Amino acid sequence: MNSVVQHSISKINIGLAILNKRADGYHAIDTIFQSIHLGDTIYFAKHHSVVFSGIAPELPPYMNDMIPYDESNLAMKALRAVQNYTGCTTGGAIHLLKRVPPAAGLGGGSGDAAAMLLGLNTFWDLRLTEAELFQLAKTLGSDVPFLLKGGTARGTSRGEELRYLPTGKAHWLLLVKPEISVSTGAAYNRFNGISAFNSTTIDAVEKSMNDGRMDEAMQRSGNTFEELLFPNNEELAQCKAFFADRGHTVVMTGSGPTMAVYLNQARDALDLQEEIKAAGHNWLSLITRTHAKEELA
Ligand SMILES: C[C@](O)(CO)[C@H](O)COP(=O)(O)OP(=O)(O)OC[C@H]1O[C@@H](n2ccc(N)nc2=O)[C@H](O)[C@@H]1O
Ligand SMILES: Nc1ncnc2c1ncn2[C@@H]1O[C@H](COP(=O)(O)OP(=O)(O)OP(=O)(O)O)[C@@H](O)[C@H]1O
Repeated sequence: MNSVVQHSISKINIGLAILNKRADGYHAIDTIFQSIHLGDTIYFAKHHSVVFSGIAPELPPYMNDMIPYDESNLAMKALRAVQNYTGCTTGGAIHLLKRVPPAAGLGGGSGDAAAMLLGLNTFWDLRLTEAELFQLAKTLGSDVPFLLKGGTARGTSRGEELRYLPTGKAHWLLLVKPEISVSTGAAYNRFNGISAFNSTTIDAVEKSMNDGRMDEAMQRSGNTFEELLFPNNEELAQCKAFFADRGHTVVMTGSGPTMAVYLNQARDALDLQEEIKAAGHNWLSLITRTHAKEELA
């Protein structure tokens, strides 16, 4: 192919129970993944060697400073994994346009890794099967397998074991990220074996999702990371309460700190953005939508 454009997706977790710490250092979790439209774009163009660059013009400077456009970028790690697996020596000028806030609990870097796998498969005409892509994805991170396809799925083990659920209609969300960035590893390390949430919590979420009631699913959910992070981050609890106090259903996604606020209609987001501004909070907010069944590949 002369050129390829590959869009990535990101996710929210509707409920996340950390169950226990495993012998390999990872944590066994139980979660419901829901993919959302917010995503990055990777551009591939012919070039004699591999060159990689990136840019994030829509993100604030402090977030830009966090994103490396070098070998440590998860997208580049995905490219190296593909080269190792296939032995492919073709080049490419690859450019990553970032829109997903980093270290936000949205699986931004993981989505780029998944998009790199998919994009290279087309660009280099590798003909890797879905199973091969899934295996490669697993080696890159716990969230990467889900972000290959998206939709709605229950994730267990370290999050890579997926049972797909029916995806319903699209729902509008306002994603709100306080200026706190959370390292996933450090957040997991706070777990001391105790949580109010377990697989029964996630069973209830799954039931509501299967009934097509995402609002109810969010209300029934719980996230162990809220228990781990809120006591030391007053602003996080404050951020969640800001929306709950206004009658909105809100959950923290992944290891945080982003809050996903359920909206009955898209224009409610504009009112909320005005209120955030009026209250003097420097929270980044982005309007997005969950994927609907017919929008999935
Ligand atoms: C918080 C979530 O985003 C929820 O979907 C994921 O569990 C995190 O997935 P991820 O960012 O793809 O995580 P990885 O790149 O696999 O691991 C990052 C760090 O989190 C820890 N980690 C991750 C997943 C997991 N189930 N248990 C863990 O303890 C790992 O030890 C590692 O230090
Ligand atoms: N392509 C990438 N995009 C963003 N950050 C990246 C990327 N590659 C590596 N990183 C590094 O990974 C860190 C975590 O960013 P990422 O967006 O993956 O977090 P996250 O959305 O919280 O992930 P998760 O929800 O999977 O835990 C960043 O602070 C950055 O240093």
